[in-house]
Amino acid sequence: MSKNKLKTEKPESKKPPKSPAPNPDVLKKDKEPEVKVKELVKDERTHKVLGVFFLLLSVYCFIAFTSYLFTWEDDQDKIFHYSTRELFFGDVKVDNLLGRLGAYVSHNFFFYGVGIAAYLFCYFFFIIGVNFIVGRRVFRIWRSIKYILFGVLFISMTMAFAIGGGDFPWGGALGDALNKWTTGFVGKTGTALLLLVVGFSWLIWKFNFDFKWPEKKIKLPKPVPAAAPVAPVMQTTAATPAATAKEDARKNGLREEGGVMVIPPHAEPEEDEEDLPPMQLVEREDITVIPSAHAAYLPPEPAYENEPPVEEEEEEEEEDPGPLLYIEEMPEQPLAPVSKKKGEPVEVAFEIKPTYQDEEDEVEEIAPTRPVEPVDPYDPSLDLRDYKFPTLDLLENHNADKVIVQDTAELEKNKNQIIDTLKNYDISIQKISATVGPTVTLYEIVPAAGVRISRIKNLEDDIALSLSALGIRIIAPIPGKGTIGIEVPNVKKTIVSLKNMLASEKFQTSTMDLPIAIGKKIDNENFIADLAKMPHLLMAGATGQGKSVGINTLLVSLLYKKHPSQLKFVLVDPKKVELSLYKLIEKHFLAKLPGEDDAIITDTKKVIHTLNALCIEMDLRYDLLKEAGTRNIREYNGKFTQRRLNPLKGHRYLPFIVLVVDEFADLIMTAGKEVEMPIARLAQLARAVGIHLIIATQRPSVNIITGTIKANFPARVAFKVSSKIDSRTILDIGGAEQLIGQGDMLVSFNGELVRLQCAFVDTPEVENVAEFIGNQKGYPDAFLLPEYVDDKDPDGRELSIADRDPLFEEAAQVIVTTQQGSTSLLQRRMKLGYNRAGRLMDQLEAANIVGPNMGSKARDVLVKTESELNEILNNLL
Ligand SMILES: Nc1ncnc2c1ncn2[C@@H]1O[C@H](COP(=O)(O)OP(=O)(O)OP(=O)(O)O)[C@@H](O)[C@H]1O
Repeated sequence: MSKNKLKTEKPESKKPPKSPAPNPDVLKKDKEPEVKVKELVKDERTHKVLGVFFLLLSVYCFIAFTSYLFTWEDDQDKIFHYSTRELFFGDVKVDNLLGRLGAYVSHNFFFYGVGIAAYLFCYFFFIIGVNFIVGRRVFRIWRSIKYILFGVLFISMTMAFAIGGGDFPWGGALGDALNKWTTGFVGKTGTALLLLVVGFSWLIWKFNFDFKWPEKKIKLPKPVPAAAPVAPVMQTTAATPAATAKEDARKNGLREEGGVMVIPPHAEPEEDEEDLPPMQLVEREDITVIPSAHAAYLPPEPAYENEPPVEEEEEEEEEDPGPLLYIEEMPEQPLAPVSKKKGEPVEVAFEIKPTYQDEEDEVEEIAPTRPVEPVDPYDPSLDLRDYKFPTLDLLENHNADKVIVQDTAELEKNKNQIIDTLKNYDISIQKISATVGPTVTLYEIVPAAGVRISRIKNLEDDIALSLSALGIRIIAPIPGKGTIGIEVPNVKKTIVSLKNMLASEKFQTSTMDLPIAIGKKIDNENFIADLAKMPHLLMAGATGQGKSVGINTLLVSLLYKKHPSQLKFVLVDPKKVELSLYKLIEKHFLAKLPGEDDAIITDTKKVIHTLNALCIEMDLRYDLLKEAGTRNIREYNGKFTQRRLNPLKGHRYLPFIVLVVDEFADLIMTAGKEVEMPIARLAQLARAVGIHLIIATQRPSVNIITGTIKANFPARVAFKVSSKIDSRTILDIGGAEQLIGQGDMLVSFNGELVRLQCAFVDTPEVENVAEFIGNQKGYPDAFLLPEYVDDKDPDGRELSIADRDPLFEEAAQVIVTTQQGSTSLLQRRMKLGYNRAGRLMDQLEAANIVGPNMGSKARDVLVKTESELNEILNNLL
């Protein structure tokens, strides 16, 4: 308080006695102009005015100079003849476009100055003008002054030397003087050589041409002075240039990969390298060896968003220390995980980037705070680098190679029958054509003029009945064609083999994220779609109509295109038998809950847990995407593989996850909303983070395929269903009840309804593929989904004594004596499986002996002494 008072009182109490009250008028006069000048100088309008002035000056000089080139002879006489005063104030007539001033200025610049190099001054005024007007340094002033000075000296002297001596002052007085002195000093030839040397040196300096001699080793542009921290590099003779260091590194058994020197595995020296001396590490000052982990990792982009202000760079430039070795700054964060398998190359990376500090572009592009070019993109497949994709010979042809030949008699018979039947209903036709597909033949009819299509549509059932064939579907009209289609089943059907579809060029060359070969259209075109774009698939079909084959087709298609690191399946199979074949690929392609023994989920309760775990995974992925500033999994993984995301911050390569539910109706019947809600949530949101759903059901009734589910599954597939209502539920349109089964299907996708024959893959084939993959080295475990803790789950909560694990007390003793709430400790000490140890931990939590689950960290132990524990245990009894 007192201090404050003193402070405020000071000026008032001291001022009066020291100096008399100043005259306000005097004060005003002294201070006001000072403030105004400062403000004026800072005012951006002043800058703009100056900018305009310099630009006009530049234009003025340019016009005057150019005009001088043509008028100099006459004007020069007048300028010599008249005095400056007369020139300015007299009535002298000159030819220069810009009058006497133009002639006078040009003459001085050219004749008494620098000759033709005077144009460089126009450039100088121009860049000053632009910088002032734009308000920031578009052009580097110091750099430009250096170039201009050099240019003025060099051009004026060269001009004077090459074409001087005549009447026109090509090199000006400066050029003549320089030329005179130099020719006197080194002779004409010497001057010519000197000018050539200077000229070429400048060009080399500026453009750094690559002079390559065919057989010679690559040379880096210049030997470089020490500019980087001392670090170990490969043995080499002292002070050799960086390029030689690379050469030596190669001799020492290193090979170069994308600018990175890689030491081949020590365990397996290459035969032809056996005689080479062993690699040694010595210290070299001109090269930094960056541990590959650091060299390869690039920190996230946002770290570089604030670039250093240009002014600072300029100050640095002024020192112009000549060529420097640019050493990459080591990013703080380590890189994406590099697999460290035995025998795998150890990477020792060094970055050598020559740059010149006064090289504008280069300084800007590789200033130390900017990210560097990725050394080596992260390859997620490296963990299973020897993985072999399944081969096509594991699949069967099913005699599908035969060209579909429809019996012409059958075609004729059907055609006549169609015409006759339509006639019965007074419908005459203009034209009829047939397209023979693998299962059905499409007869396309152009009705006679005046026949209303709606009439044919209304008669659909009657016509089908009259044609007396099962599986007739009438499409009236065929969208986009204006014709009417009648699909009639073929007597002889052709199987569409998955093998042929997978062998097709369309599939082999597809760049889709999740390509699925579904089947063949009526015109025998392969229907291959991207599940990632669909983005989910709802599948319905009565029992025995080809649903299971359909699911296998989709799964096998994906297995043929995707590496285990890129794709994981979550398989839900309440029928317990349909998807069990895929158990073999658990360690390659399946995902499961932590602690689960079986990756294929058959139990409803576990399905709920898994679906919720998937929702957690989805949320986690969204967090990662957000943090990485990416919108979808593709962008995210792209950034991750370029090593622009830091794994230590939780970033990881995200494989696609495809959830397959084989019998959805079953789940809804037993678990209702508990299953519907997470499925709906996933269907709504999961596409961007690479989680896609394939949901199949036998009973496509409205209480199973609810509005919420339907709204989020734009792509739907129907095999034959038992009623038109079912067809409407699944496809929003009838027709699926008319299908003939055995893989005959309708796909509603992108607003189109297409009839397909589903590609066929038999169980033994799936077994072959699963075995082929399963026999290869996989990951240590299935892909683990995040743990989901069900609050309503009675397990581990208020437990009755009967529910408590018999090992409960023993576990409590272990935890309290060690004071470590860790599940793995229980597993080790008591030789338990993860599931049981986890359950015990939950029970200990319910009894308030340990705290809640803290993810990867051990739980808190709430009971500190054994006596305290005994008390609790006694109370529990
Ligand atoms: N695309 C197809 N091409 C040829 N035949 C097929 C095709 N799909 C299925 N079939 C035949 O239909 C039979 C039944 O198919 P699938 O087992 O897929 O039926 P489903 O709908 O899954 O039956 P469920 O619901 O009872 O499991 C198969 O054994 C096979 O003979």
